[in-house]
Amino acid sequence: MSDRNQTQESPEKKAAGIYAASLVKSGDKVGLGTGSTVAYTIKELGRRIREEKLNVVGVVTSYQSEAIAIEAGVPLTTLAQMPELTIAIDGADQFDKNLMAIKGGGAAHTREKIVSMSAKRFVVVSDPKKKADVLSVPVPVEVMPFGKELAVRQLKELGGKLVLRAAAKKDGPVITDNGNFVIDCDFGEIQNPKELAARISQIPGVVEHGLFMNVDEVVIGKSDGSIEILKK
Ligand SMILES: O=C[C@H](O)[C@H](O)[C@H](O)COP(=O)(O)O
Repeated sequence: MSDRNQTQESPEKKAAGIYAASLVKSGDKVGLGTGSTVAYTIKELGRRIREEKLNVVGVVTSYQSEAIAIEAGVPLTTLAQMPELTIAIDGADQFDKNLMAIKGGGAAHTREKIVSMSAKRFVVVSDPKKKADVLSVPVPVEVMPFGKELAVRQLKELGGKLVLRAAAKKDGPVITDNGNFVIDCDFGEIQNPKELAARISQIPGVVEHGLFMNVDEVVIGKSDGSIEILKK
């Protein structure tokens, strides 16, 4: 799971994030993910817009990425105006060799899934620690408050150990950018992520889960500034 309180620079995340910005071409409509890794991408896009006159528009996935994009000078649009994106770039909390990923450590996975699935190409940016043989970090599930009790019961029936995500500087639960709760569901080692994803999606009141099956490539940054690319 990513360290959300990380304030230090990460050379691995920086290498991945900056490389991913080089995949963007003039004219692209770019999905901008959320988190500390893609923050490097957004800032680098801002630099390219200023210095290279790159002509792009972004669609953000959270208030956080909106603020970073505005600060960086990346022009923004919406899916209502640009429903089909050229590329989406985002971080992840864990991924495996089949490029299945778990996202939502920042509670942004619902918008991230909508934006990434609106893009022709979905690139994940990561540090090496997030690669796993088998997915095993808790799966974030965004749930409508009205449906929490039923969702808890049914997620437990699927074998999850559940924690209602608590807010850091507010009493009570995290409230997502969409006004919902997040339940972190620990299923241990997930042998069949596709089946689990389908079963979670059937629960009434579940808005979206953090299992992603649409990653096209993962850019892994290394501490020496180099990168490795995994593709499907
Ligand atoms: O909800 C948040 C996202 O899915 C992030 O992309 C993910 O948690 C990775 O974040 P970071 O790049 O900060 O490790």
